[in-house]
Amino acid sequence: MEAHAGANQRIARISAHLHPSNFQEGGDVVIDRANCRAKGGAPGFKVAVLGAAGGIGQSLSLLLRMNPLVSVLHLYDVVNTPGVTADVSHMDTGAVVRGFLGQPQLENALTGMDLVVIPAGVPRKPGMTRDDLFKINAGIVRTLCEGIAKCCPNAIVNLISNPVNSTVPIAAEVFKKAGTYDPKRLLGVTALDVVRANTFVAEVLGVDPRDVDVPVVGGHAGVTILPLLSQVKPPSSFTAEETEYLTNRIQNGGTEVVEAKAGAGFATLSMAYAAAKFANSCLHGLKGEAGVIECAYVDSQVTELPFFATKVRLGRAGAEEIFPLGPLNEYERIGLEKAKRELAGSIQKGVEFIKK
Ligand SMILES: NC(=O)c1ccc[n+]([C@@H]2O[C@H](COP(=O)([O-])OP(=O)(O)OC[C@H]3O[C@@H](n4cnc5c(N)ncnc54)[C@H](O)[C@@H]3O)[C@@H](O)[C@H]2O)c1
Ligand SMILES: O=C(O)C[C@H](O)C(=O)O
Repeated sequence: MEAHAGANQRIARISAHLHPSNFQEGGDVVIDRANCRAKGGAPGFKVAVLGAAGGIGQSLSLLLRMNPLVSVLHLYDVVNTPGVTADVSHMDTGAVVRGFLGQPQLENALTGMDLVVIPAGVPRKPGMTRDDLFKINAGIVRTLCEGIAKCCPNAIVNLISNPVNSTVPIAAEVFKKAGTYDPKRLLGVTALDVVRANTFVAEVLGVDPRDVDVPVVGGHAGVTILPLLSQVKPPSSFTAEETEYLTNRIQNGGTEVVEAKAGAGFATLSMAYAAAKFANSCLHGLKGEAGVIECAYVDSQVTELPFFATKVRLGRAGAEEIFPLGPLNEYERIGLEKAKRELAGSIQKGVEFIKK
């Protein structure tokens, strides 16, 4: 009889926690195994997704919940987190999932996190450039980074929100202002450019994309996306036409998806895949594994610019080593100059947004 009553109480507690009204009351923990008989929660890292209810955020949350290195997954957005959290929480994988809705719950979403992934913000529509998103996304990134500086200053940050070439300098300035800036921990996510480059190069070479590794340096917009085809692994040579075709396609991969979706969207699925892959590498680095290498847009001295994407080695402290560009051919040297000219303005714009 008593056991029965106990079980009923447990069930009532779980049901109460699952009720969407919990999100409106400032209570943060919504779907949590703490109320269940088996506590679950494998050892691992605590990861937050900010913008979790969006096109990228939902698929990314799904993929992160499948990652055995993630023990706690916090899903934060200004809309729709109750539904996304409920949905993702039904997956029979290890991580505890908690949802957070709206600015008053941002601090609870961030407290104690090891890794914060940010796909929050507006995406572009056909005809727009990534820079057209600056006005709205700059403010969103500032607010979220202020929260990170306050609640989890030691977390690794993966910044996806566009224009990445400017939002990363914005984040850096916010952290500098707060006195928490550690350049190794702030990573602009350019992984989608690498994923695209591997795919398109593999198509041309007629090989499996999983066997291809293309370094993509510079930034994440148009000519700032610079694939180094002379450094492709396995070593391959390309005709001038192939080089031109591949470089253009990699630089315009985002536009290709925006146009194909014809106003109904932008790259969300491939981005979620790329972000999950990149986050996984960050977690392997945090674990202390050796030889974890990815391209990322970081605080850098590889060129005269303060931020630049190159290969980095990920470790417990974040981007622990930043690799030089390596030998470039003439085509890449010209591309590099173009990339740097555009990047300089985007970086300046981001810095001024916080300093003004
Ligand atoms: N780095 C890259 O390679 C890359 C690739 C694809 C898209 N993006 C960028 O990622 C961003 C998101 O794209 P999407 O397709 O998921 O857009 P989306 O509109 O589908 O989702 C964005 C989400 O952000 C949320 N959001 C808005 N303001 C917020 C705030 N203040 N706090 C928390 N969440 C907030 C929205 O509610 C929405 O759920 C865009 O800026 C897009 O350009 C970057
Ligand atoms: O192109 C966009 O606006 C989204 C993203 O940056 C991409 O590369 O797909």
